Amino acid sequence: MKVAWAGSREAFQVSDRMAKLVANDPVFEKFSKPMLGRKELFKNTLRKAAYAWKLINDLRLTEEEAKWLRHYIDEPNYTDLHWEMFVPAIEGQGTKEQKKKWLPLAQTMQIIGTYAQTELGHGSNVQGLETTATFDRQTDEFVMHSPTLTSSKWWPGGMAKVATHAIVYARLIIDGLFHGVHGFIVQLRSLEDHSPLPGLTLGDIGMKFGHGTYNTMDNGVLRFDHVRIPRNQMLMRVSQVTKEGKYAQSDVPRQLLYGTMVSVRQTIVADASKALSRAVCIATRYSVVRRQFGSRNGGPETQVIDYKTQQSRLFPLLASAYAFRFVGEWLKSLYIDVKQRLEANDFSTLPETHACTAGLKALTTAATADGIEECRKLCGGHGYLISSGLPELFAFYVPACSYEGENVVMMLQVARFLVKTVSNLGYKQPVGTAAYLGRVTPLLQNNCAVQTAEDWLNPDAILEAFEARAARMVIGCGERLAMFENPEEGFAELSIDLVEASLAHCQLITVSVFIQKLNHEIPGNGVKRSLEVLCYVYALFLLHKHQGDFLATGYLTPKQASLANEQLRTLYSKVRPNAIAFVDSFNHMDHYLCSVLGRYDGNVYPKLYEAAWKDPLNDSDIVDGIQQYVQPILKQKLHYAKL
Ligand SMILES: CCC/C=C/C(=O)SCCNC(=O)CCNC(=O)[C@H](O)C(C)(C)COP(=O)([O-])OP(=O)([O-])OC[C@H]1O[C@@H](n2cnc3c(N)ncnc32)[C@H](O)[C@@H]1OP(=O)([O-])[O-]
Ligand SMILES: Cc1cc2nc3c(=O)[nH]c(=O)nc-3n(C[C@H](O)[C@H](O)[C@H](O)COP(=O)(O)OP(=O)(O)OC[C@H]3O[C@@H](n4cnc5c(N)ncnc54)[C@H](O)[C@@H]3O)c2cc1C
Repeated sequence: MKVAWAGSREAFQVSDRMAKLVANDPVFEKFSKPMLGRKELFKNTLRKAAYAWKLINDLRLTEEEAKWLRHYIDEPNYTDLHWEMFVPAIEGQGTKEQKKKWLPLAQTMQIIGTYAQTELGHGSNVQGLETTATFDRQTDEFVMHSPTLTSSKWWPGGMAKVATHAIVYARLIIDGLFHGVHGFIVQLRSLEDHSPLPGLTLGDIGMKFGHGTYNTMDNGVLRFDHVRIPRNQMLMRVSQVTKEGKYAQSDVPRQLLYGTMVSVRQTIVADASKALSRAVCIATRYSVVRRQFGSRNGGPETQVIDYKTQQSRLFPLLASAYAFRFVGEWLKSLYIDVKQRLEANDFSTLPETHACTAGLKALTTAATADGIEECRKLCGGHGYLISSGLPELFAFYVPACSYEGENVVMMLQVARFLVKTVSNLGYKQPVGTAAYLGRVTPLLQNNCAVQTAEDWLNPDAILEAFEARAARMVIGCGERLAMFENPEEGFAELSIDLVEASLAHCQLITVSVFIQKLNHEIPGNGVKRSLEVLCYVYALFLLHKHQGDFLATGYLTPKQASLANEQLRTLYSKVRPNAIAFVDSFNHMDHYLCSVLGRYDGNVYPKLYEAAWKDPLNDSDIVDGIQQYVQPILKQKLHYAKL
């Protein structure tokens, strides 16, 4: 199962080696993080990042190994933006010459980059950005300027204190004419003494949610006061500006300007399973240790995992972790394919890849953030302790619902893709993830054939149910949209339904990828049978949760919906004996989990007790402030005391 989770034996070995390397090195200790102040926390992260870079070089780690190493260090820091956004932006949007100049510098970290797109006033609406890049023909330069307070760059990770360079998105202006938003490579700091270059105001935007997690990152604010950069620092694969000030567009579609976001959204989907599996591992192990009620004749109480209600909250999350792992793997291969095509100037699959990355990013991050919080509740009161590992994990994870495309905004992008696909149905056969929309007639006419709970244990029945629900919702939206004279007004008016239809489409993708995975790629029959159970749990849980959709579209009868729920209950009993094996298969080390409740050895209570004593408040019996503020209250006799 560990191999099935990792994707291959080799992938397992690489991640396992890196997990152990991090767990066994005292430099990467992280239990004390929540006790550190902001400055110490930040410096501590800089120290770890420097040490990690040394390890990467000394041990000559491959790119894949380096990624896992950074992942297991488990602290957001400037290198995330450098490797995940700055380098891909140059790779995707730079010309050959630009790549030749900048990539070697970035790949050897002689420069450190960030991605400065979002501003105080605009994040989702990229075309609304206000920073200007005005071409000056006399000097062959662009003048970067922040004309308003709301044009201040706001959020870029690593920018406040570390990054030496940034890809800055700004409105290109030539001779007073606006030519859209473009990316520019801008040096921010001196490579000698790290001080901000003249004309730049740089700072940190302040503390963020959850003390010890995202505050390791220096998210920054940046303002330009007429800062000049050479013309050749505009990323010019998509559009070019000549030294005469002529603006030209190549054959490459403008949408490629958004290409870096496609790349990162794909990695965010892959990462969702890591975060969710971590929470599920903690909650499952603890649910086996924890006992409440049910003792008879002095015997042991019931393990809370044996309560059906606990199973109905926990096991769908376990199944979702596996579903997200497989859909992340699938999306990665889709992305690798599109990347190769884009390099060869084939842009045909970009719209579908954009819809898949945007939609699956929204689906997986929302479910993971909610799932982590549910796992915290599944651990009862102890889940609220920092030492459970869950509050910090939630605080670290939850911004994924906002960054890299706010989730609702992303679902609306999927909706645009679906509406376009439906309106083209007469003359363009949909392919890939939208292929089912090419079979609308049977999907709209045929209803579900399930007659018994057992009938739901059939991938074809499940797939058809999800296809019919999505097709009916998408077509329904298309029909209602057609009634509006102005399509944009219609889109705005129907946006709630459109987001729901997009979610149905994305859930169909996750369910069908899980089923495909079982059909083709699982080593070993025992593993395959166990994963089949999880696949059914995932699908039938979604069906139960969204049964309103399945019923309202008329595909299911209430009886069939209740049979699905009956089957789901039976499936929970099949998951129970393997629950611990399923979570052990994630291969998460105790160091990575950073949770007393999720310890591999189950030794929860003594370690919880021990952890409490490490709190600084327990350094002495009488702490600072008691004499000054509490003792006087005890000693004074005030009038009010009689009341
Ligand atoms: C990890 C932690 C660090 C975090 C970092 C960050 O957060 S960094 C900051 C992260 N910030 C964000 O994530 C900001 C989120 N906001 C956005 O991405 C955009 O502003 C927008 C997509 C919402 C709207 O765009 P818009 O105003 O231009 O309007 P429009 O909807 O009309 O689209 C026009 C056309 O482009 C197409 N297309 C769109 N995107 C893509 C794409 N990625 N690829 C390919 N294509 C794409 C779209 O399909 C349409 O095609 P059509 O129909 O003409 O053939
Ligand atoms: C931890 C963190 C790290 C970040 N790192 C970076 C970084 O490195 N570089 C960078 O450039 N940016 C970064 N960002 C910024 C991030 O990308 C944006 O915050 C994100 O894209 C969301 O945009 P917004 O803040 O403008 O949200 P808004 O768009 O203002 O969202 C507010 C609300 O409005 C709704 N809404 C907006 N538009 C629509 C619409 N058209 N229809 C319906 N509803 C709508 C949204 O659904 C949401 O509910 C980071 C953010 C965070 C939290």
